[in-house]
Amino acid sequence: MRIEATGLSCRVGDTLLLRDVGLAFGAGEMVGLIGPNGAGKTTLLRHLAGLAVPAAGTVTYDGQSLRALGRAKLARRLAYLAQDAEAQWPIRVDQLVRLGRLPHRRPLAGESAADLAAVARALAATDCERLAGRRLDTLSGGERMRALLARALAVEAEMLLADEPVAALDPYHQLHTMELLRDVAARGAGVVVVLHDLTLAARFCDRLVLLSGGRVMAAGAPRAVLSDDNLAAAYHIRALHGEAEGADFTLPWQRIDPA
Ligand SMILES: Nc1ncnc2c1ncn2[C@@H]1O[C@H](COP(=O)(O)OP(=O)(O)OP(=O)(O)O)[C@@H](O)[C@H]1O
Repeated sequence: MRIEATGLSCRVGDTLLLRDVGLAFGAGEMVGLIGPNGAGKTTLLRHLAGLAVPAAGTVTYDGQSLRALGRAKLARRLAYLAQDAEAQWPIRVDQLVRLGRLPHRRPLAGESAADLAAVARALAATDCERLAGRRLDTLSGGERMRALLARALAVEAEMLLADEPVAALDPYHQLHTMELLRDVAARGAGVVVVLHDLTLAARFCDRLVLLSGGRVMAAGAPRAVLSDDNLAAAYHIRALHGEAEGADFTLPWQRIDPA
């Protein structure tokens, strides 16, 4: 599925949270959405997921508006992992992940073998099998994030929008999750992932979009987007750049005094 945002603006009161954003996200690619705190990443992702109504501009899904496509169809085709997903319910992890199959089920119909297989795949892929019988509100922050990612993966959607899925994870599970998202893209789905870790963004994403102050400051190949000028302007930092094992890496190194 191709998601296209055109002239997208979002306003709260007098404040513009997104300003004239034009972007497209396609099948089979993994795009990292980066930018400093408050840049508008979550706001943009929510608009792409059809969860917010823009003040101006449009979001289309293979050329169709949400109204034309319908929420039920979008729920089968697009999975969204929220940044601060509510996790206080006393729901078991396996039950949570099974909720990911709801968009595929007919009203009152039971789970099919395909639903159960998708749930098993999502639990295994996120290293959550041993957590399946645990209650969500008893998990650690990182375990909870993996369980919520499993729910999103269980949708087996054409497009996955994930808001900071690695922020709470230990290094092993950060790498594991990034590899997992790459696998999702390799199997033909589109992935848009919000990241603060520029090292992971540079290494794993096909493309990066750098937001700052609600605008797209840069978009394209990671190396070009993570230029010294862009990092200084958007984050007020200097980074070290290098190459290891045939891949580029970027390591945030020093603050630059904004004055
Ligand atoms: N309902 C609202 N009322 C006022 N301001 C809002 C509202 N929702 C979001 N904002 C502001 O809009 C800006 C963008 O928020 P958003 O959550 O999209 O940023 P972000 O790039 O995802 O940030 P972070 O990296 O901190 O998660 C922030 O300054 C936030 O305070």
